Amino acid sequence: MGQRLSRRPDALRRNALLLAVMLCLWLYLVYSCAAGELQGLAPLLRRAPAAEEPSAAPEPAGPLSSFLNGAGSKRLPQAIIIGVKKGGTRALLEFLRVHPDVRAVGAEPHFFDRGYDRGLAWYRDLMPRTLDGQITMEKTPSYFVTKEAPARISAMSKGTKLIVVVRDPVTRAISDYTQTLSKRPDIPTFESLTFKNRTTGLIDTSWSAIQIGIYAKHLENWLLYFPIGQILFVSGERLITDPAGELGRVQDFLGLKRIITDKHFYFNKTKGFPCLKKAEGSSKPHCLGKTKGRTHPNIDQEVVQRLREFYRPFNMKFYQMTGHDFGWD
Ligand SMILES: Nc1ncnc2c1ncn2[C@@H]1O[C@H](COP(=O)(O)OS(=O)(=O)O)[C@@H](OP(=O)(O)O)[C@H]1O
Repeated sequence: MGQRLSRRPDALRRNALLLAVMLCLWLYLVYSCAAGELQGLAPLLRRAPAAEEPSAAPEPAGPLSSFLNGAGSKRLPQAIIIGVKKGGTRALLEFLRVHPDVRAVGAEPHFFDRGYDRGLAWYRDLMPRTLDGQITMEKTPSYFVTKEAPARISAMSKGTKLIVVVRDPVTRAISDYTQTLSKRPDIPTFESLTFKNRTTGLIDTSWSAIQIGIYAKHLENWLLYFPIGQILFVSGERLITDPAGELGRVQDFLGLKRIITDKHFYFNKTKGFPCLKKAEGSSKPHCLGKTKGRTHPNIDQEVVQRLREFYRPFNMKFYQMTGHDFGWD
């Protein structure tokens, strides 16, 4: 009896030790996973793919994901997709997020245009946590045409890498108009908004749908603060016809291993666009939503022609500045 009693503390101690070892092992597993060492568990760390027009609120994460995402730290973005509106910026960001070394905010932060007064700490807090070696990114297409944006981004970091997805300015203008029309069906026709005076053929350059497409003019503003080599121009057209090719250029520019390749895409005939075979953090195919790849209204071909003439000299200047012919004519 006395012997049994004296053995009990030993058993207790052994059990406690066993429990401690198991706890340590569990913590080690969690840490290894967070550090990206256990590739198979890595998807648990990642958030669900962003909704196609995400709200400004951070995306919800499961309890395990939230816990694991506690690893790493929030950093200001090292690379930003600054434009252009309706260029294909959402497609580019969604494709890039497949890369294990890219972490991006799903929503458009609009910090350097509308939210600058909130300060850099607010902006940093919007960012996802990243581990060493991962790149933090965001996309806000309106930055490209915001006068103050280049100086503000340069003040954050002169080394920020900038990406601009550009698209034929005429198609871009029609896409922009189609978006507005979907929200306000009673707006005037594209044709009437295009001209200041239809008889003289004078284009209304104060209409934002037209203004945004004068890429050369906006680019001049960026070149006051950033060397051209720090800006990558992605072709919105090629992003549709050869997404892997454009993603290859982007990965090189960001100094990333070329992980996103042809294998990641398939062409969805119903959607009429390339889609991901597996979205980030999921094993399911993923196409962008209904607001990406809308059917455009038919526009009077004479007006389209007039717009082509209008944009031609600006396009030529843009090709010269970027050293790249985008073939829009
Ligand atoms: N893979 C894929 N799937 C769907 N859509 C694609 C894709 N790649 C590029 N695009 C083109 O992206 C256009 C929308 O551009 P943005 O995402 O930059 O628009 S926005 O500024 O964020 O509103 C959108 O314009 P519209 O066709 O006018 O809707 C598409 O043409």
